[in-house]
Amino acid sequence: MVTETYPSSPLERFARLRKRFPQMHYESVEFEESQNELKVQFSFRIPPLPPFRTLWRLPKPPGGSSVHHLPWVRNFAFHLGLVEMISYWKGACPPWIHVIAGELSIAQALWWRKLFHRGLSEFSYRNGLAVGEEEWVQFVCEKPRDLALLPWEGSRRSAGILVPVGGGKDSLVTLHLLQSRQEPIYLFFLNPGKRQWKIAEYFGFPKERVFVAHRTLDPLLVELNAKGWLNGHIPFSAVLAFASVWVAALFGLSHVIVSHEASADCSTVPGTEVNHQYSKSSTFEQDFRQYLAQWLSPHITYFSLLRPWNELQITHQFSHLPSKVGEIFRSCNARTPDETWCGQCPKCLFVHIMLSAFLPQPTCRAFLGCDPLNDVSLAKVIDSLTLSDLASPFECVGTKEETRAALSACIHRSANPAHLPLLVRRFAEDHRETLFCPEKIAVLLSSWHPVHWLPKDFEANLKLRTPSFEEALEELRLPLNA
Ligand SMILES: CC(=O)N[C@H]1[C@@H](OP(=O)(O)OP(=O)(O)OC[C@H]2O[C@@H](n3ccc(=O)[nH]c3=O)[C@H](O)[C@@H]2O)O[C@H](CO)[C@@H](O)[C@@H]1O[C@H](C)C(=O)N[C@@H](C)C(=O)N[C@@H](CCC(=O)O)C(=O)O
Ligand SMILES: Nc1ncnc2c1ncn2[C@@H]1O[C@H](COP(=O)(O)OP(=O)(O)OP(=O)(O)O)[C@@H](O)[C@H]1O
Repeated sequence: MVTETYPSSPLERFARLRKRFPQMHYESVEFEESQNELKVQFSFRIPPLPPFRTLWRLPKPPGGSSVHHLPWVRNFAFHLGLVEMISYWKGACPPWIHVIAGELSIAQALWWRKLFHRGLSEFSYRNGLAVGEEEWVQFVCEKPRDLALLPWEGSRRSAGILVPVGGGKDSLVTLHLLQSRQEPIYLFFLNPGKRQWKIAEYFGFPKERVFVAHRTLDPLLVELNAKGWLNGHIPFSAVLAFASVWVAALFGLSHVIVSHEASADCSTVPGTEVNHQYSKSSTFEQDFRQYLAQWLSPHITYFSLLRPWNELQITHQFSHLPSKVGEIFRSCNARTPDETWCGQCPKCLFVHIMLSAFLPQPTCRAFLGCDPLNDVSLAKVIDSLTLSDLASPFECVGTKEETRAALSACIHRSANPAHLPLLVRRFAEDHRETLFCPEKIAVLLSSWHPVHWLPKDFEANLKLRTPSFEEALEELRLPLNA
């Protein structure tokens, strides 16, 4: 076991760990199958340490025959293992990854190198590692393959849609927008909490329409983190992407629809490519769609329904949903008892600001169960959410422009400025010159981001839901009663 101590500087630890552990092996994928569940165990080893083992439990069609021997099922599994490997690789950043459990072509190896590099941009930045993509990691495969297409021969195919739901406002808006579709809709939950089940109940999804996967990380990772291995954020949405397309394939569904907005393209640190939300960006969506079509299945499409919209537009749509929805959603990622909003993190503050553009303060507070906009200890956080020269918080938050637009709307629509929350008043006093006029806010509310992969009929539906400039302006002129 690892008993040595590591230097306190992450850069020195990085150099030491890479030298001591130059290789990582993706060793195996093992299956165990029951009537309605597929258990998959991935083994990764960083010699001379014992292997890391990560376990996934995925649903499969009830009463179906055994699937784990099917080549396309094994291919999806192999790929889920590759994306899972990121969590373990980041601990020591071995410069070589030996892929033994499956085969990769040279083009695939390059694709994975890009994901390991760009997807860990926040990790690199926060640990002070400035390493180019080529130096970052090399994938080595014993038997490189040159297979143009591995056809998916799913047992059956339907026009069904799978929607991954995390429980925040974005996936709720997606579910709402999809309600009028003819195709059957299914939900995908990874390690769900109570709020995800409440969402299923609210939208009337019976258990058979909810596919649940469970993932258990190897506790050795946490042990090594405590001993000084490198740690940081991983591209979590990429893990969800590989898991959800596999579940879609197992159940013969044709679309996986995620809820990533235009704003996810914005870098977290101004002037760099460091992006906390890389795996929610349009770059990743495009790369993943190509990879899916070429190497996993040409029969499944993966796209974000909310890509043409910004955070302000999504929150605007959300604010028109029945208030019951406001009571069940939770965007805060902090671990709290009973899955409440922590009220202390940048995400809580950000969502409070966004809601304040469209809903009165008592409603915002009732939804969140806390009042971050009146918490003076968050004054610096509001600066990082709004001021262009500062880094944004490392969370899924909108752009500085969207946040300032929401604060401006809250101020313009206030019936009594003395009743504005403390941080809004302070912002107005300190940064009045950065506030937006209603016309500028209406431009954001009526905008359409052209880079998206919505099929034509989905695009037409979303366009119908996008307010015109005049409609947006009219709504912004309505005061919000305190
Ligand atoms: C819940 C959460 O936000 N966790 C992030 C947090 O980890 P924490 O130390 O608070 O505890 P655990 O999540 O229990 O993790 C224990 C250790 O295991 C490592 N780990 C965890 C999950 C994983 O997939 N890989 C891992 O290696 C982790 O490093 C811990 O040491 O801080 C971590 C470091 O910054 C984050 O990596 C944890 O984030 C999870 C991966 C996670 O599930 N996060 C999503 C809620 C999330 O961040 N979603 C993004 C979406 C954007 C994206 O795709 O990147 C978001 O909402 O911003
Ligand atoms: N545990 C999970 N299981 C399934 N899908 C998830 C899970 N966590 C996140 N997602 C999906 O990943 C995407 C990003 O999640 P994220 O939490 O950022 O957004 P959200 O929950 O939809 O809204 P918000 O921005 O308010 O948090 C969404 O498509 C979401 O549904």
